[in-house]
Amino acid sequence: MSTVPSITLDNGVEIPQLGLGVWQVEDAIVTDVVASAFETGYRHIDTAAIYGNETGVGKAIAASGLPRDELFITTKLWNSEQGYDSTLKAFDTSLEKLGLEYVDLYLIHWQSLQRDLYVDTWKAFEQLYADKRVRAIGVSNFHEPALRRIFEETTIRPAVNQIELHPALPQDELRAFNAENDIVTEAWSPLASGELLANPALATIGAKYGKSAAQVMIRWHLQLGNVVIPKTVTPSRIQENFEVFDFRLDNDDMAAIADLETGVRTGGDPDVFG
Ligand SMILES: NC(=O)C1=CN([C@@H]2O[C@H](COP(=O)(O)OP(=O)(O)OC[C@H]3O[C@@H](n4cnc5c(N)ncnc54)[C@H](OP(=O)(O)O)[C@@H]3O)[C@@H](O)[C@H]2O)C=CC1
Ligand SMILES: O=C1CO[C@H](CO)[C@@H](O)[C@@H]1O
Repeated sequence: MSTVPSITLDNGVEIPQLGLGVWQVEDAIVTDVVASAFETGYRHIDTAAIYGNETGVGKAIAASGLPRDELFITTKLWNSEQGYDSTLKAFDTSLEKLGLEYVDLYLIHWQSLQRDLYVDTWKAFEQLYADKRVRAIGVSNFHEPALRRIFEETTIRPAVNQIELHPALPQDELRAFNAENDIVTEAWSPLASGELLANPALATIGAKYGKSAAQVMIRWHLQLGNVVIPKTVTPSRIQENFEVFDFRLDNDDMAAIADLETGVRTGGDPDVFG
């Protein structure tokens, strides 16, 4: 079984660089999917309150028998719950559904500019961190101006910014800004939600190593230093997406993948959505 490398967050907490995303995995089946991932060797699961499957994820954790400190569990605060008090309440609900005493990473799901509550929300995150109910706090779908406001008006900097990122949307500028500020970049929809799986350039690169387009994309993320959380409900793909530690893309491969940039998003634009 491969050992997944980890990245050290700015507070010293280690995050496994590869995890399983569980958006659009129904609560009724997520328990089996997460169990299959644990069996394969995954220890990092990315869920969110809005995914409606924290209960099922919690069941898989409880049934796994794995030591809690070997797992890395992320969940996220949904937009409608932003604000200081509602954040603390929503966190309690997530923790109860997951059946956990703490989560490893709690994220503000979207900057939600229209609500303009993210600074108050972040202060509640700081409280949860001080109370040791989360090992690390971060954001998702935040652009530079909102990050700068957090830096200026609060005490703790986000450890992670989880953003849409894949070969069509490599996010070079935001990745660089994150890195300059010791924020780890986590890639959501790392396979472009499935849209790049039939890309011929990725297939050609994969053929050199006996790997699939999905494996090439996951490897690209790992080599860029992203945390990557591909989603699949299919056991053979759970395994396939884990077999990415026995090859290395060369500079020509990385350049060919850089050519796939189109700037097209599969999800919402953080400056508009949320
Ligand atoms: N913070 C945020 O706002 C967001 C966070 N996310 C997070 O990112 C995770 C991943 O993003 P997501 O949008 O789900 O999409 P991904 O980019 O991970 O792609 C998932 C799709 O690719 C398919 N797939 C996965 N592996 C393979 C493979 N080896 N071969 C062929 N097909 C494959 C899956 O099919 P199948 O399942 O049928 O096997 C599914 O259709 C989410 O689950 C969630 O945790 C996602 C969106 C927004
Ligand atoms: O993580 C995500 C997937 O689900 C949500 C919608 O239901 C998205 O908004 C979000 O970005």
